[in-house]
Amino acid sequence: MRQASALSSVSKVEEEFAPQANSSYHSHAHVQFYGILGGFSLVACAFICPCLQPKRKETSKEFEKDKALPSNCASLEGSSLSKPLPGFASDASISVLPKSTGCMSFTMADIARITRNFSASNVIGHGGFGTVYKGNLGDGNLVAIKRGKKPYALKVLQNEVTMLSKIDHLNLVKLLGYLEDDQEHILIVEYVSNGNLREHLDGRHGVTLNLATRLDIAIDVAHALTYLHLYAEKPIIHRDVKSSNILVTDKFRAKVADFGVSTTGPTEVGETHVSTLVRGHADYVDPEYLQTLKITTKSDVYSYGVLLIEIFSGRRPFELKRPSNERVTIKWAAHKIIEGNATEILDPKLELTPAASIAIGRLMDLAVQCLAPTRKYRPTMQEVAAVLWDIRKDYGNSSQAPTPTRASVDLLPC
Ligand SMILES: Nc1ncnc2c1ncn2[C@@H]1O[C@H](COP(=O)(O)OP(=O)(O)OP(=O)(O)O)[C@@H](O)[C@H]1O
Repeated sequence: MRQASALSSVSKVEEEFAPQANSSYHSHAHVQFYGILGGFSLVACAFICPCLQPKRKETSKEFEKDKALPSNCASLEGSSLSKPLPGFASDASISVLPKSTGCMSFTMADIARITRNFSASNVIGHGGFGTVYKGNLGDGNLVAIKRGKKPYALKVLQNEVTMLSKIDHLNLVKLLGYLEDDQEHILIVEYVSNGNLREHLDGRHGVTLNLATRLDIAIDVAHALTYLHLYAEKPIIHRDVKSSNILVTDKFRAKVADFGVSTTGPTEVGETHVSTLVRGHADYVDPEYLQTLKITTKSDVYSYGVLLIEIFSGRRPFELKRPSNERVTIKWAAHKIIEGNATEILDPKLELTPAASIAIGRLMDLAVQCLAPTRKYRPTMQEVAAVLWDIRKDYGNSSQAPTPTRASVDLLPC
């Protein structure tokens, strides 16, 4: 029963995304499923380097007014703001960050003060770039300070500055400033107050995200990526879409962060960006990129497919402690869909109501499309967002999904 639904929805999605190809969808759908399994083997074997709308449409929920600083703000004393960034490839070059009114100016002494001398109690996270601190400007405004490790940090900082300075979207973390000299590589970005998505899926903030909220978050991320792919000055490929890079606001909406490995590039095969180093997280990486070292915006779509399954199953893309046939979450989910048991993918923390059952079937069909091993069969992020809106609308109309209330603002111990 569920299989029929999953497959027929796959067909519907295919018709929407590729109107010419419809008659052979059954075999095509299976090719896609098996492709996911095959594609994953490639991912698993590969060596991985560690590492919208034009404007957001009105949504049913209002975004919070974060205690954020003015946007597009970037000016730091002692930095090379007005000079071209050193060591930059021409396709990623900018010479000056936008000069907008209300820009903040910081010195290293300011940064030390607002982070209480990089105090351990101000640490909010660690990543490939370095350590992230909460900074209190003293007037009630908070910022996130990303202090880079050397020597990796310089290139990442320059890339993140270049990318973030080009963009302005509600669902993307804003750059407020940076500092780069011989000693320090520091980014000052909008502070997003409610942890990252992975922490929420793990229940580390004391609340379970309900299905409606997960849908809203999925839509926010789809809008952010659509904006990057279609509406930024030049198409931007994020290249590191993963749950720890999705930050959650107090109103449980999402902002995509971390542009350290992003690149400007083409949207479609035929005008691809060639990268000699594989970037991004192994669990989310596009198998076609691994094979060809060429990326397009469809590489983000693949990562988004992995993320979609993660959001609604609650499982990490790879879970070592599971039985061997369940360790690779997209593979486990693909089997469930083929067997007609897509509803079993739903996070057990969520109630399987009739509305949830329909929604999860449609969501998994969409994920399968995003995970097509061949790029041309993947939808664009704009198409993904449109399908998600439909699912959200139908689910919203048929359920009385409560909004999560935060039991605690502090992280529970891991
Ligand atoms: N602007 C921000 N506001 C609030 N918290 C943030 C912000 N940026 C990052 N964090 C927190 O710090 C953590 C580390 O962030 P960072 O971007 O350095 O690394 P990452 O994305 O987790 O890993 P990697 O850099 O290896 O991809 C994030 O997962 C998040 O919890």
